[in-house]
Amino acid sequence: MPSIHFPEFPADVPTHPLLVIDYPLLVAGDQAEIDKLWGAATNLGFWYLKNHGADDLAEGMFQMAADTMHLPMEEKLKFEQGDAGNSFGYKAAGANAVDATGQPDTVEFINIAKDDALAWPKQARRAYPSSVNAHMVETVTPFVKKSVEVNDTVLQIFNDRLGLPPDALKKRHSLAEYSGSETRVIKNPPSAHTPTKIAIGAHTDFGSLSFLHNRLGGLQVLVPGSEDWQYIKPLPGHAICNIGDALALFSGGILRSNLHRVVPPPGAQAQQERWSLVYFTRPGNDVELRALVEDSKIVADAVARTPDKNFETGCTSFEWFTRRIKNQRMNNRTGPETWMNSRGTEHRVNAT
Ligand SMILES: O=C(O)CCC(=O)C(=O)O
Ligand SMILES: [Fe+2]
Repeated sequence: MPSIHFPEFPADVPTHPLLVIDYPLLVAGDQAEIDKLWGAATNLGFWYLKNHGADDLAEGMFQMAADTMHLPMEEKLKFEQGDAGNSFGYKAAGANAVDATGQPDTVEFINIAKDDALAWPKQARRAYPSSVNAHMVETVTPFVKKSVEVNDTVLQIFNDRLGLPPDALKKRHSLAEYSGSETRVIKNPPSAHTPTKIAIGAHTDFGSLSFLHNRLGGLQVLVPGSEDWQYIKPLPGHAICNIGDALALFSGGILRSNLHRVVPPPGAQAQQERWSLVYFTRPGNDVELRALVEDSKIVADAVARTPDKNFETGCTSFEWFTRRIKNQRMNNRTGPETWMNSRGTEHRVNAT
């Protein structure tokens, strides 16, 4: 079970500050809070979210994941995500590369499709370990529903600020359409003796919005204009939210999908297991990933201002997502080109 009391994030380790957004103020349509969110979303693409109401469900998710990770490896591997680019299920430590040289990752995680959480007790996409099923009604499905509510609130705000027709983003994230949306709990083993090992390599998130809950440090961002990775400090009761590739593409680059990675937690925190929880909102499988230039003058102008950038991917959300996952897998690796094929909207050649 993840421990409740952790060593403090060390005071002498530099961190990158994020704006703090108050969720109930967003729900109430508070203009100053919406402006603050817009600033965060268009600059770094990361912000803290407080008073979101998901903390108790997040604790339940960590318990579900602890039960899952305690299962014998043989049992967990029955639910492995496989090498075809499918994300749902279990991923063992070392199954993904963290850089172009093919160093393996150190995290194991369990991914549960929103389609399965919402269809339960029917199976939509795949089967899960008994430990997931046992927590579905009390925890997993309510956590997914709560996360959908939070992320849909933010999506609607972006929709309006981008000058899109009222349902433009909503219809691209329909709950009724199968998608790559999923919840993930990640476990990284204590890393005091492996301080240089990267847990999750540099990446942008694949989808639209990520709603992240972590307790220990380790998450780092590559701030635009800087060459140094900087820690984001976890704050109790605050989720960390960020934008993924799909929103960066839909918005013609106005919304930022920023590079981030996970390294061993700093200081005494490195002696602990690191657990983190995410809900990823991703567009429906058949949604085309491209700038919504016909729907919004604001987006069309943004695309016109950045002719060097390509916002026409020529692929669907499903294809984008499958390519990125498949090419991270060590089993699919032929060389550095496999890593390059796993990259998203923002890629810096030397970023590892
Ligand atoms: O564990 C974290 O803090 C971040 C995880 C993450 O970036 C991801 O799973 O995409
Ligand atoms: Fe991420």
